[in-house]
Amino acid sequence: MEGVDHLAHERNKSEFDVDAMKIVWAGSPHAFVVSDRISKLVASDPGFRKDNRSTLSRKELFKNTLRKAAYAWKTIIDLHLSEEEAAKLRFYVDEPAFTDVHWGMFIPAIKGQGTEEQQQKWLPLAYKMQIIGCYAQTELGHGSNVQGLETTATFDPQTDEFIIHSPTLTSSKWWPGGLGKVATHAIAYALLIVGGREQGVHGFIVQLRSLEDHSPLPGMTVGDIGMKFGNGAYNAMDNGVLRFDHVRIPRNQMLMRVSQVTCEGKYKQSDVPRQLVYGAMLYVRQTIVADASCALSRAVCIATRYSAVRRQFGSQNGGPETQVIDYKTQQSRLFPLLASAYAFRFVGEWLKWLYADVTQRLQANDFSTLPEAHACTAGLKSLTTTATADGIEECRKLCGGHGYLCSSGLPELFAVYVPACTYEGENTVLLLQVARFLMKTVSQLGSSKKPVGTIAYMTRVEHLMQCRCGVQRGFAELSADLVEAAVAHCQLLVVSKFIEKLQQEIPGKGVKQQLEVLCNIYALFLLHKHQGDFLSTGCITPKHAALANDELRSLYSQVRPNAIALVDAFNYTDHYLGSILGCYDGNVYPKLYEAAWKDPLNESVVPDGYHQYIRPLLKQEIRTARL
Ligand SMILES: CCCCCCCCCCCCCCCCCC(=O)SCCNC(=O)CCNC(=O)[C@H](O)C(C)(C)COP(=O)(O)OP(=O)(O)OC[C@H]1O[C@@H](n2cnc3c(N)ncnc32)[C@H](O)[C@@H]1OP(=O)(O)O
Ligand SMILES: Cc1cc2nc3c(=O)[nH]c(=O)nc-3n(C[C@H](O)[C@H](O)[C@H](O)COP(=O)(O)OP(=O)(O)OC[C@H]3O[C@@H](n4cnc5c(N)ncnc54)[C@H](O)[C@@H]3O)c2cc1C
Repeated sequence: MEGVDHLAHERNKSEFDVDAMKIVWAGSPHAFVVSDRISKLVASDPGFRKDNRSTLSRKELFKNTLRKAAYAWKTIIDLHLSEEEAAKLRFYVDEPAFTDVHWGMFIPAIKGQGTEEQQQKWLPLAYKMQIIGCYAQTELGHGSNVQGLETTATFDPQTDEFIIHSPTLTSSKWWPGGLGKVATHAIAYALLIVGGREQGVHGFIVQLRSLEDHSPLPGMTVGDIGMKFGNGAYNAMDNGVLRFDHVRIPRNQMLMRVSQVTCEGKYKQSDVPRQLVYGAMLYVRQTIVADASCALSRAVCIATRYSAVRRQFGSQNGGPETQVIDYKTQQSRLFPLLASAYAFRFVGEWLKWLYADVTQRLQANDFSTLPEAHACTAGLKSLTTTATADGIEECRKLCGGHGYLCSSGLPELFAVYVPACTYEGENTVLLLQVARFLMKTVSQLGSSKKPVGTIAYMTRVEHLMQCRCGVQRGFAELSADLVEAAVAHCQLLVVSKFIEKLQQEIPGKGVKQQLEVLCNIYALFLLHKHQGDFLSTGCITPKHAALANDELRSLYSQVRPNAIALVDAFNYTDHYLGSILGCYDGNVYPKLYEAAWKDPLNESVVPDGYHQYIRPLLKQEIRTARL
């Protein structure tokens, strides 16, 4: 029935002020108003329709993405949207596109690594989209090992230029989003060679394509790297391949905040640490953590609403069957994910603060917190993306068979999301960075350098001081264990930031109580999942483990009446969710039935190919049977 809210009885059960929770989720009343307005604007504009995405061919999909990006830009200009509103609009358009990398990496790289002069020249062009940029770091042969990149940038003092060159097949740039077909410029990373000496990897602004007819400039071979995982999904993005054949660029197109090359061919290093070359990655990893809560909450919203609609077994005297959300097994899989979505939201908020703080310090030439910021962004990026990718897949399973339909929204969400475990730092490689930071801290425990901030707790763990290991080749040999320690450290961060959030004043009837329940679920679920580690290290007793499990069951019962309201608090439009199973009114079955008939395969009753393949087959069978 059109217009009836099939989940109204669920919404009536809730014990807290959903509108107040929406503000907590958004981060502030202002953020809520902006997000609410822009999401509705996108949802109501047919120009941003996306329900046919999975049926388009790659070429159609790509062209449609170009159209949407141009239309989004026109909307931003016509409505005079602020930077914040424009970012929200791109978010709710919900399609991977070259614009993500232009705004998310190209511009931040120039801001972080460019001199003031370079910023003044390039940023206005980029802000107006008069140039479109990509971030060309990874090569066919090397992604994680940035120092292993093979592209060279050799300074030629005669012409005051750099010669950018790809000396081997494996030095071809490979993967950069937007590079394949769209970008006019790249920040290309290359090994700097000055006066015959190698000076490490640096970033260079390189024009790729003509601003008149979009043809590649001389010396560039550029194209798309081909289809990626999942139909639709990330294939809207033109990840590219690029080879340089002795391409010349002016000297002032090397990003020179960290180090400079003079016209005489002298290499000079500023006071700022070399690690700032990696600054753009710090920024993007922080935004990826914030995005993890969006992707996970989206999947959880779909699975929770559908679990309240779906009924299987348990009918008493001809009455309705049991809602699957009432099964304890369903709750024990779903509610920890709901709690994780909130936990990641709050740790993402905190990380944003940490990033703003370190940026401010860097501007004042205070580099003391950079290692900690690197460890936090790298570790939390790894932890939250792994948990979110796994969580989306679990939500698909929680929706049974219908979760496998594209119209559930979950297959595409998974396909789009899962590369987050690889890009911007492969997740295990990033955990090794955290482990290295932790080991460095442990090795300094006896010294006058006291650990502060997120590692201050280490001074309280006395046995760390006595830690000695007899294994040869220490770090490498124990790296699998060290990665586990890094995960545990990051989990501690997530839990402690959730607890800190609860120490703040949180207005709204019952809001704080709901968040306390979710926080306890998050922490106790971890304890339950890793009880073997806790028991074997003597941190808890078997009695504690049993108590934690009992408590979890009780917490799930407390969440149950509030589950639908807790996902309503994400304030997602049906357009953004892109899921029949997760639609707000819960009217799932008629919508699923209707959608099936819209599939291109159902355009004719007898399929194309019948006369060519099915009929001859059937006739042959008849003949065989008669013989
Ligand atoms: C349903 C539809 C839905 C639609 C949704 C639509 C939205 C979706 C769209 C999403 C778009 C997202 C776009 C994604 C773009 C991906 C872009 C990339 O991947 S770009 C490519 C990304 N590529 C990668 O991420 C590559 C990963 N690899 C790396 O980052 C590095 O090579 C390394 C860190 C692993 C090693 O570094 P290396 O130098 O070899 O070795 P060392 O270990 O010796 O480190 C030396 C010192 O540096 C320190 N330090 C290190 N890093 C940092 C840092 N960032 N800062 C500060 N410091 C740092 C480190 O601590 C150490 O310090 P110390 O101990 O000496 O004091
Ligand atoms: C969708 C997508 C978009 C991308 N966009 C961009 C972009 O815009 N710009 C760009 O420059 N790049 C981009 N990339 C590339 C991406 O950043 C790299 O793929 C990523 O950094 C991983 O590097 P890799 O491919 O070299 O993996 P590898 O390092 O080859 O990983 C392979 C395996 O080796 C393991 N491994 C590697 N090193 C170690 C080690 N030291 N110790 C233990 N194990 C190790 C890893 O854990 C992994 O299991 C993108 C990638 C994808 C998938």
